Amino acid sequence: MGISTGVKTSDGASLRHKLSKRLKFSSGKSKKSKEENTKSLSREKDYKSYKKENGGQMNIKSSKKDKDFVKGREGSDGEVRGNGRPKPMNFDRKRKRIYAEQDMGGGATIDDGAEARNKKNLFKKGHNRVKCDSVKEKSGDKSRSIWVSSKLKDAASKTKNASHKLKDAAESAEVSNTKWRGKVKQSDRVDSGLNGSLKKHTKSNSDSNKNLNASQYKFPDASPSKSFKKTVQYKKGSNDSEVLDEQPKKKKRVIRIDPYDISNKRLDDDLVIDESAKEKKKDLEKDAEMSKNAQFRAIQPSPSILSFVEDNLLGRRRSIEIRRAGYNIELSAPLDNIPLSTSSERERIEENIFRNKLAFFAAAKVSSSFPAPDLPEIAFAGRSNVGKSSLLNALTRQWGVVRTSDKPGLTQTINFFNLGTKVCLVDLPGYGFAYAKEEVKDAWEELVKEYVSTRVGLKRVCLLIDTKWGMKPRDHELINLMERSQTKYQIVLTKTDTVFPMDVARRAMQIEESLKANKSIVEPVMMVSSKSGAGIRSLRTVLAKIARFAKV
Ligand SMILES: Nc1nc2c(ncn2[C@@H]2O[C@H](COP(=O)(O)OP(=O)(O)OP(=O)(O)O)[C@@H](O)[C@H]2O)c(=O)[nH]1
Ligand SMILES: [Mg+2]
Repeated sequence: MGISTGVKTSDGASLRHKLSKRLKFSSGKSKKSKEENTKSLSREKDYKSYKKENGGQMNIKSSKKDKDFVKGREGSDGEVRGNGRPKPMNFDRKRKRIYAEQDMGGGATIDDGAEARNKKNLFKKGHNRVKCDSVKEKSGDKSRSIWVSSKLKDAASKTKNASHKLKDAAESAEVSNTKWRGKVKQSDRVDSGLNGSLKKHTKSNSDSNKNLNASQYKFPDASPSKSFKKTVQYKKGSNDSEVLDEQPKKKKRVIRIDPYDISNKRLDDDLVIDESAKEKKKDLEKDAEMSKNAQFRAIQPSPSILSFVEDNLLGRRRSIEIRRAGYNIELSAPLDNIPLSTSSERERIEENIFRNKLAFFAAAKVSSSFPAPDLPEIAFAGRSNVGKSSLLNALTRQWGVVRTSDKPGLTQTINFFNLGTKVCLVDLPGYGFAYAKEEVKDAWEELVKEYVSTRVGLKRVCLLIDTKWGMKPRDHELINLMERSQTKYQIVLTKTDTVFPMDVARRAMQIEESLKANKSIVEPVMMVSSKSGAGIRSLRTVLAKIARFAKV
């Protein structure tokens, strides 16, 4: 054998020999393989001569053996080794497996002389090749595949045990399939790595097997479980998520608190205190209201007021009642016009002065910007949203000349409107509640007070009071001011259509009684509704007299 003779030579010669041997070995064909080829050729010759000797008459068994022999020779060069005699394939495989198992286990080898050693050496090297080839060539061979898979199965079972989370059989089967595929590929890699290590090292088979085992865990490329681990991890992760999904979800207890349910509250709880305090406050307020309402209902209106309310259809009325009285409810402010009238034109207004066009000509935020007092002025004052601007439109029957809004505080300046050439109507900003800053509202109030107390040519102030709510402290303030400044003022109840007729009369009576002692007040209290038009004609008549006789 080339290897053994090479070792026995002297140092220099052995080095050269080793070098040449290595070069030959790395070139892919060793001296040994050449000898093997020669041997196999001689064996083929022997076989042919043997065939001739038997006269080509071979029994089925021998022919099968021969076929196996030929097949084995023609196949991998690791299949047939030894004494040159053709051997049955199965026997040879069995023996090789025994050797392989012994070598893999690192146990004792069979030593049957030089031939046996040669066999063993050949097998050792051949085993690795066989294993490599077996995977490459016999991937379709089930028996060989099982041999490979048993190892892989061990590794797989280890990993499987480590995973601990593969649950059902179907999933594990799926995972093992993945492992299997990964392992077959991995075994190719391991074997190729092993062949490479054989080229580099001249260690024993047991060492190489150790390397094999070690390489499975040391080198990431050669590690059979890298991709497999990944697969397992992936599966594991997916299983985890599945497991989590499968776990019965804890239902969150949603406690809905009823804010009005105080059955579970302690008596000293804030909520109870608040609630009870609120209730007490409400009761007190209710009592006060009751007393006010009772006082109000106790008012007995004068016969003149009652007849005025009934004649002008003041208060909340049903439409059928208005229709029966002969008014056309299709018109705006129908009660303002003459009975059975179909026209809303201002030409039908009984007072000529109010037939004139209403024309805006000045607005003042401060007293210095007041226009010159050329005409007698009639001003409309009152709290915000009481209906001042609406009344101007209703009196002149010119809807939209003066802007109105349901939002308190729309009119923020003193607006001057000429009604023809004889009189000027002045729309004042409201006081009291309004969507404006306190300082702004104070400024409006001061402006109004200044206007009503100092304005030359101001002949009448119509102080508008909401029929529903009556007089408020701010109204009293302005009345006191006008009393001091001797400005003539007349109370006009607005929005009479929002309350019952009797309440309209009561409110009028209440105000008359409360302001009886005042000197600057002009009686009677007027009652109007810009919406229904009730009482507008009466107010026109009163105001037309002022315009007719007033002089600046
Ligand atoms: N039901 C009813 N609503 C009225 C009457 N007069 C006015 N209104 C409504 O009351 C609201 C306020 O009317 P305005 O004329 O703007 O009141 P204002 O006093 O000028 O308000 P400010 O300019 O903010 O001071 C509007 O939505 C009107 O439609 C009425 O006689 N009856
Ligand atoms: Mg207004």
